[in-house]
Amino acid sequence: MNLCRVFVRNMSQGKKWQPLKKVGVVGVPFEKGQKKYGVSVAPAALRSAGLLEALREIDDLDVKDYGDIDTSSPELDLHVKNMDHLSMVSNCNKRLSEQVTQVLKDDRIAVTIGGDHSIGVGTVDGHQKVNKDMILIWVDAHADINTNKTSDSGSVHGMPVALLVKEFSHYWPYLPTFEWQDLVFSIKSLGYIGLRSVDQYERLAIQKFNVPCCAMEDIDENGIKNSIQYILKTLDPTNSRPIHVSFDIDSVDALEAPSTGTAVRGGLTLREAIKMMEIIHATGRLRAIDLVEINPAIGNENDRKRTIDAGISVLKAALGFSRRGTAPRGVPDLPVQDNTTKR
Ligand SMILES: NC(=[NH2+])NCCC[C@H](N)C(=O)O
Repeated sequence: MNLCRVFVRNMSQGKKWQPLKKVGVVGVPFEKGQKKYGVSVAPAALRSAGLLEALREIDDLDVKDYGDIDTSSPELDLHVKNMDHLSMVSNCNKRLSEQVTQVLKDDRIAVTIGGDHSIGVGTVDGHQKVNKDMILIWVDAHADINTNKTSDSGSVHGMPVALLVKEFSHYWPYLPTFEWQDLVFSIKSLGYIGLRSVDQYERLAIQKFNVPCCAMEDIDENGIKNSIQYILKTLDPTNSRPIHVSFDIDSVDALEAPSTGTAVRGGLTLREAIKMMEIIHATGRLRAIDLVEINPAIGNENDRKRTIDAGISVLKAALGFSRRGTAPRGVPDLPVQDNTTKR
């Protein structure tokens, strides 16, 4: 083979991405972004279900636990109109952003376990400070792009995307305590997977900014592989940008992940979620992943266990676990059993 040609090809492809073999786990026991009790116990529940051990079983993966974020708030709890617990959300996200930045500077993939989805503000802010060119894949039944003027619930877990993107800055009133946030992330770097419960104004926002989006009907139509590849290619045609996945467990069908606060039926199968994560892992560009909205206080013991198992399986797939193990790809030649011979 002409080595020179190989060399030139590699050069022209630019930086060669390899999956990072080191991760840092950050827990965020925070639930003030929504109204139900229980999401804040998810980090403890995931840890006691063996999350860290499960990740450590992945070949060569170096797993460091950075512990939990302090979610307390020094000042009086502020509520801006139709926006609950503003200062608590803000303080928690400020600390989380700093921690995620630190994990990435330690050259580890930031694995954040929530907590409700309002914590996506801190994880993306922290990631963006290190990888300015990151793309964000929001995997969710909901678009979470309401402002306090369009939200029906007043819950901030339905607003993190609108808080993050710079194109929305003038849709917000002054938000006291949020001064720490670097408003630099562009909606042009955002894509959605799994949508099936999108509010009226959210739909308009997605259309106005032409956000690439694979709702459940698109996934039915095209399959999960084509869907995630479409999002990745649209956001980053040259395959050269770091990836942040913000994974809401309610993207998965309520039959497979029932313990969550705003479940919507007709979601991703667990296999689809795992397949999507395997594809993202294979890019070598995953640098941060959030797992949010597991609520162990919802449902019975079986629901709780199933939901936590689903969450752990998704993270494992994103970080390189393969059911294939080291076996060769494809269907192996199984020994043919001879049923005709009498023993
Ligand atoms: N991350 C979530 N579970 N979000 C649910 C949001 C539900 C609804 N769209 C709202 O704004 O209140």
